[in-house]
Amino acid sequence: MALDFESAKDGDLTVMSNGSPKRTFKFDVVFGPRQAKQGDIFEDAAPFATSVLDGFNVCIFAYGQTRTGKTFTMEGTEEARGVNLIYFKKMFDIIKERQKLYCYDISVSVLEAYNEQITYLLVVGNHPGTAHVNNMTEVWEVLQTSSNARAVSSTNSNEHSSRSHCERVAKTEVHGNRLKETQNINRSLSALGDVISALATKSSHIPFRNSNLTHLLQHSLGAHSNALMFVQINSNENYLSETIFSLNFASRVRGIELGSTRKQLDTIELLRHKQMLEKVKQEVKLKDLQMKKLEETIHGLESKMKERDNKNKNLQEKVKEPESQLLVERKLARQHVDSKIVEQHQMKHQEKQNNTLLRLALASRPLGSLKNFNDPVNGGWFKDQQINSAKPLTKKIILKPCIPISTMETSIKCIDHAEKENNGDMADKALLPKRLGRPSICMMTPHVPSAVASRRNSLIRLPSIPSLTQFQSPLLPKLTNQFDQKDANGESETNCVLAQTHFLCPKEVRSGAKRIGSILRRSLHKKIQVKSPFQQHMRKVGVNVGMEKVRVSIGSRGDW
Ligand SMILES: Nc1ncnc2c1ncn2[C@@H]1O[C@H](COP(=O)(O)OP(=O)(O)OP(=O)(O)O)[C@@H](O)[C@H]1O
Repeated sequence: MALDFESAKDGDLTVMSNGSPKRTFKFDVVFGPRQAKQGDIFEDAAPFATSVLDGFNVCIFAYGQTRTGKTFTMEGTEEARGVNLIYFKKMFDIIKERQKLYCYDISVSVLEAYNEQITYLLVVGNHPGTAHVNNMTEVWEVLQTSSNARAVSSTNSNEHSSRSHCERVAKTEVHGNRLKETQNINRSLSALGDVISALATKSSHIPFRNSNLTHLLQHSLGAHSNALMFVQINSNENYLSETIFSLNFASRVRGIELGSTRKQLDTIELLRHKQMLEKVKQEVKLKDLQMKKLEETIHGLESKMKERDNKNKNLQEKVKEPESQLLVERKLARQHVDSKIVEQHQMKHQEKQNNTLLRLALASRPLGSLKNFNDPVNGGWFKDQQINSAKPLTKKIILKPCIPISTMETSIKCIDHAEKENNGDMADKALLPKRLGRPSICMMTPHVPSAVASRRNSLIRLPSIPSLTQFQSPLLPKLTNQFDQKDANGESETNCVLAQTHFLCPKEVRSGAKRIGSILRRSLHKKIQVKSPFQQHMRKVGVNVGMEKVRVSIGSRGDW
């Protein structure tokens, strides 16, 4: 019997007996003796490098009798690197391709299952187990260290054989401890065979704990794991039985389905989700930037609002002071206006009194005595006259027409003819037209009689000098309310300031009175506008403040 490697195609390996095929084993790939290089073998192992970087457990192991090339296949030599080194190189290449998306941390552990004992061949510090590697140089150093630590003992078949290899006890002629060692190796391999068989039949119980080796490989041979097994056989016909045993074991392992196809799809889906996650992260980052800009904008607006509020507060504080000043100025302005009005009234009153006194003096002295009018030493008028200020200057006044007036006095009481006729009390009153009109005012020397009233009946001497308060202007009703007073008998008494030298022609009196009334209305009925400094200031800044108006109505309410 022999193996027909020449006709091995598509993973079919046929056992020939006497020139005819006796049994055919089906595998994924069959590499004949001296036909394949290390790189060719690794091509089938390359996809597993991608799987492990996608997060799956991967188990690659070599199975076969001693001296069949397990160590050579997995580790190789310096000139021809084995699967492990090529596998690591493939992983680092993929990591470089994914460095923008992922960050990997690669660590290496080397264990030896010997005599049913697990020994860590790598020692890092005082802790055995794991070495972190970043490149192929570091991986090579780690594997060299573990290789040197391997428990290697000589056997008759292969003095450098590792004890993880399968041996036929009878052929190797081992004894004592070496026999015990060989039995343990076979136990581990048998337990591995049982686990493989249970996985192949999808048994509910997988006996991973029957040996340390299967216990160690539990996560690599379980569900959702990828496993690659190299079966090493010796083409020598002397080892044909061992070769058939290994081929049967490999056939059982090949029948195990770990669901690699579904996991590949999961890997694609995982990548798609990772890409979506990256896209969402970018969008979130963009949104964060926009939010940050909006927050900055809001912060700027808030700052401006605060600044405006502060300005408004400052303006309000500035306005408070002028407002209080305005109130004070209003009071002062009113007081000023009132004082001015009173002052004007007093001045007019004083002027009126002076004029009245002058007229009285002129009227009561003969013409020849005018020279001593203001001479109190040489018999002036005031010296001889007894002034009765308490007695009002009233009583009846008789004005005859066509008598020129010689004074500026404007207080004239007119008596209507009809009223005189209907009223007996007024019989003695002078007949004058109701409306005097514009009086012809001429400044002339007063016609002063040389004697007192006894010589001319038309002139009525004033009984006495009126009090000062009775000569206030009749144009100021409030201040001159003494005028038009009625006596106790209810008779109207006319406060007349006309001197006895006042004589009016009715026509002239009418026109003159009308003219005087017009002039006095315009001059006395005036409006006084007072502008305070604050108002002037507010007008300059564009604020319209109500004008302080003081209207002084001084007008005639009597008949003219
Ligand atoms: N494909 C190969 N090409 C060239 N040399 C090989 C090949 N396979 C194995 N050898 C050589 O055969 C010898 C034995 O191989 P190796 O040590 O790898 O066998 P093994 O299965 O690991 O042995 P053991 O189980 O006893 O450790 C080595 O010298 C190795 O170089």
